[in-house]
Amino acid sequence: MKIVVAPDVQHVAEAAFKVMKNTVSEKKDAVLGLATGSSPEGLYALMAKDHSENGTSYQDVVTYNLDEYVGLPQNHSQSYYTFMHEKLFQYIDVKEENIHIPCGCAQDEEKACHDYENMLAKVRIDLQVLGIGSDGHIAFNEPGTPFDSLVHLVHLKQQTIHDNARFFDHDESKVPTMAITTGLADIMRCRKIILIATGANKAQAVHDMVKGPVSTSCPASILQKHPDTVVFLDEAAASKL
Ligand SMILES: N[C@@H]1[C@@H](O)[C@H](O)[C@@H](COP(=O)(O)O)O[C@@H]1O
Repeated sequence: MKIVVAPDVQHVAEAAFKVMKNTVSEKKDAVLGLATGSSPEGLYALMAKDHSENGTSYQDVVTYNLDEYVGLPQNHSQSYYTFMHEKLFQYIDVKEENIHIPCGCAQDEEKACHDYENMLAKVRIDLQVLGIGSDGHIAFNEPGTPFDSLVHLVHLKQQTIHDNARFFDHDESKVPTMAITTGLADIMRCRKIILIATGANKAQAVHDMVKGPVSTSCPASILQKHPDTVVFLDEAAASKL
């Protein structure tokens, strides 16, 4: 696990963007794993700017998102489908048919998990973008999730509901209680991983991920065993290392 500490959020985004740009420049049909949340927003803004100014193309790129809330309609303002289109997809030339996001509104949720896993099993993600929850979760793999987990349904922990309430008028009762998420084994299969974390509220989780034992109590700690993970931090997120 390589650690890169940058002075602020913008420099973190720029450092992560360099890896993204290298990936899609070297491999036009790169398979990207994408994350939601505030952490990758700066990266996505730079991808959009670079596409508009330099014409970097995503025409043959295929994307797979990590997770989605269960029960929110696709067009809900806080669905991860909406997030990805608003923050990134509308600004680049990725083809709609090459975008994959777990379906949070399926009648049969177990089948939706199985179908997404089957799709993932057919590809190998070249570059996976990750954030980290303040409880050490990656995607929606909450503490206690087995390291061999595949795509599955999850009951969100109270801390995650509390953290994510800021996107739902600060009202915890509006935050969905369940999500569909790719598993830790799916994430570990990706060729390269970049994890972005900024802000003091991530410092403990970052410490546990980097310095703690590899333990399901901090799901992100499994990344210590991944052969090519780079963690991009601002000084606040790195303050406990
Ligand atoms: N499911 C997402 C994660 O993929 C994300 O990494 C994390 C951190 O979010 P943020 O970047 O907004 O702090 O929380 C959410 O719950």
